[in-house]
Amino acid sequence: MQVEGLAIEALAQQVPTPFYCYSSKAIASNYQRYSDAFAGLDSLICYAVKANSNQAILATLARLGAGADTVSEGEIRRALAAGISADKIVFAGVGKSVAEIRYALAQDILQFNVESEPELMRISEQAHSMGKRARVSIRVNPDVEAKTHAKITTGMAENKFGIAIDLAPALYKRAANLPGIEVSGVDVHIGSQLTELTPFDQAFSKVADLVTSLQHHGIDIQVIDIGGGLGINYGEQSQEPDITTYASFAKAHLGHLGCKIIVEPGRSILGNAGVLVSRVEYVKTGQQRHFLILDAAMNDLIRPSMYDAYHHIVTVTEQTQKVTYDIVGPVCETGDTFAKGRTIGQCQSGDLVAIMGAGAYGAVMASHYNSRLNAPEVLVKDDQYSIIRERIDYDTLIAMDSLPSWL
Ligand SMILES: Cc1ncc(COP(=O)(O)O)c(C=O)c1O
Ligand SMILES: N[C@@H](CCCC[NH3+])C(=O)O
Repeated sequence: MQVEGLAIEALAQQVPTPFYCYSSKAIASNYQRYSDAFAGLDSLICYAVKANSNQAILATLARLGAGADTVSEGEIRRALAAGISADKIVFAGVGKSVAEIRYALAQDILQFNVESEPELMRISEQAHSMGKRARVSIRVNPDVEAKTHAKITTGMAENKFGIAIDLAPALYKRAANLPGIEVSGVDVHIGSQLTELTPFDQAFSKVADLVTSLQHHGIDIQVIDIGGGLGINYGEQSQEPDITTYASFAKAHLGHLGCKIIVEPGRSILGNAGVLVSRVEYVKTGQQRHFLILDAAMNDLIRPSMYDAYHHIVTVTEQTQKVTYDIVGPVCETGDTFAKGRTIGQCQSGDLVAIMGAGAYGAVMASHYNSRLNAPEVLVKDDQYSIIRERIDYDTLIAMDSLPSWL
């Protein structure tokens, strides 16, 4: 198995497993698919930093021209540090603190995606006190069923995100008269890992109606941020959701409104550009099943434990003999399971496996649970590689804590 010009087997002789490995070429080509699909619209691709916020990844995307969708001061700082200019940074999130708002205002970011009325008031007060005007888009919740996992659905009435689309006109009217506020657009994001495209169609149609009505009432809407959420094929479907169809919905509903379109993809840029490489520690034959016990665990990649997410898992060297295993990690939780009853090539202790589709929401969601060291991250370009995040050592791990004076 190769990542660009490098054999994983050879890489694993240099970098101890488990480690994340990303392909620069795959990231660039996924980004290019967005540029191509949205060509013809005045658009900006603001990569969702939360999917993978490594500086090297952000710098790769910055050089391709990407902006950034952020949800915290930390993400804004990461984006700026990687060379994404403030005028390409949007800031969403339901709990923006005063300090975060002031930081974003001081940097003069492109816009705030506002998620509630109290947040709008807070931004107004802070901007006014700093002698600034905050550009805002209100994130509307269109109440459409995203048909994805309940934990990553964001655009239904019961979800904490955005404000009900029916209440938006009144809030826009209010926003237009607030000090320190410049209404710039409308924002929508209905969820993540959407593999059916009709929910986007429905949401964009509702947003188009809203924008038309706001413009009719004299509110100057210049930007429509359509969020992210396009799903990827983790290996259990026959095909990937079609990005051209997705973009065609945006064009059909929103193209004639004279607005700049912002799109915030995360997973669909990074997801299939990365794998988690792991070594088999033990093959254990239990009473009822065979277990493949890896050196990677839920603390490295939590998606299977958290969402019962499917990730394709393959042996790095092709094996003709197939065996059905429960593929698990060493953490002391039954939920530390990557796959149950999965048939893959026969393995022995020391063999390498690759957990596919791990480039997004992998390393960023990792923890040190069970006092495990982090899986390092490696970026490949052609036949070169670079360790873009090191594995810390045990002394550093322990030194993160400090003792109170009374001990
Ligand atoms: C506001 C916002 N924008 C963009 C994204 C990126 O989503 P995805 O990685 O599914 O493209 C998310 C995550 O769901 C989000 O919350
Ligand atoms: N972390 C989630 C997606 C949440 C997207 C962020 N709004 C995942 O791994 O699929």
